[in-house]
Amino acid sequence: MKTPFRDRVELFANKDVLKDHYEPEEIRERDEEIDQYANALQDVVDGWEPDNVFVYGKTGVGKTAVTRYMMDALEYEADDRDGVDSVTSVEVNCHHHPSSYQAAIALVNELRGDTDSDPLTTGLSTSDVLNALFDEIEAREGTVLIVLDEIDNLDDDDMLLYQLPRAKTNGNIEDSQVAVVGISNDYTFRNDLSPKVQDTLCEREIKFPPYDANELVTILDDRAERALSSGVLTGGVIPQCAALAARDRGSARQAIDLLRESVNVAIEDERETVTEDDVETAVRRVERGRIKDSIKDLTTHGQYVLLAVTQTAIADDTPVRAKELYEVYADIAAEYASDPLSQRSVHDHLNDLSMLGFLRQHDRNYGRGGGQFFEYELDVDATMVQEAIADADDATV
Ligand SMILES: Nc1ncnc2c1ncn2[C@@H]1O[C@H](COP(=O)(O)OP(=O)(O)OP(=O)(O)O)[C@@H](O)[C@H]1O
Repeated sequence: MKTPFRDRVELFANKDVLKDHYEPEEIRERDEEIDQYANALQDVVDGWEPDNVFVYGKTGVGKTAVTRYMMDALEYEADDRDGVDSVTSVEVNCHHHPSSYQAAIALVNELRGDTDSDPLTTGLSTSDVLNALFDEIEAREGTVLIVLDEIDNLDDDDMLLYQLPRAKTNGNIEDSQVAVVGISNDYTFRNDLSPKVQDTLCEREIKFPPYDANELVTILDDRAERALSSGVLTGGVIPQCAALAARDRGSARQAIDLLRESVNVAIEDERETVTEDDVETAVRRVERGRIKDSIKDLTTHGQYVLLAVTQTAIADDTPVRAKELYEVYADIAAEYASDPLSQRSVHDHLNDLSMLGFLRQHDRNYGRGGGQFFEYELDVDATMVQEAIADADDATV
């Protein structure tokens, strides 16, 4: 039988090494941040109650990878030293558990994961869930580090962030100690916390800057060596992936995605080496994937507003004022049999789309009589947006 599958091309030695969830054997180019982290958590291995830590930096700059490495190192070190209490770390991603209540349930269930206890279900009162969490922490009779990744998604209240650091002072736990490690892409989250929570959660702050091209080359060299068969990459591929990612967001994730996608391009072409042309093709694919993912996260009307700017850009009528855009938007909403939102809401959507990197906002000030207003233009490729919205069509629009 003839099937659509290609013969296997042996470019990957271990494809998993280029997947996002892969935990690197070694952390590269983050010595300074690791030192700061070690200083912040030194008290744990010295037998004192640890400080809480707030880690921030843009997406893909190694916050999660370094935190996991630090937690492993801490657990290892505490095991290795005489007279030091055991260390348990537990990680929850607040993107998937966006309220204090949900995050607390997830933490209890993570902690119960390696015991015989049944998982908690929803329907319990907040104080029952919190008490279950204190019980789990107390049962460890040691130091428990609670890692809250993407902590800025905790959108309801500060309950968990207020209660956890005070658990010992308030007598909720006695034989254990607890510290919170909060990780965020968004520094403004810190400033929006109530002063009491800010003081405790941000006792130690560690900033992760974007990577430069040289640092990304080191990270990619390391990954490529483990992921790919030898001789697969031609000379310029890694520097090119590194330079493109450094110029854009300085994200290791973006650089690794580019490398993986470049290899895929060569494999689909049934070639045995990857070239710089493959990187060019990969850039468009990765960008399209990124746009598609972010578009999926927009509300339906957010997508209509983006489509309105896109159509205006294709007609070569951008930068455009919100007022002029409104009619295009209203027509699109009508096409989808949806009542248009108010002008004010469309303004808010334009603002959000600018913050998310879809649009560029220009502040026009024509002085007395001319007025002050914003104009918008597309900051991503129009064709890519159209393709992505067409793909998302079935699911959302
Ligand atoms: N210094 C590094 N050495 C090796 N690999 C790294 C390094 N920094 C990041 N990576 C890899 O890059 C990818 C993204 O890193 P990570 O998830 O830690 O970023 P992040 O800052 O937590 O991003 P986000 O805020 O989006 O979660 C992962 O695959 C990670 O293994």
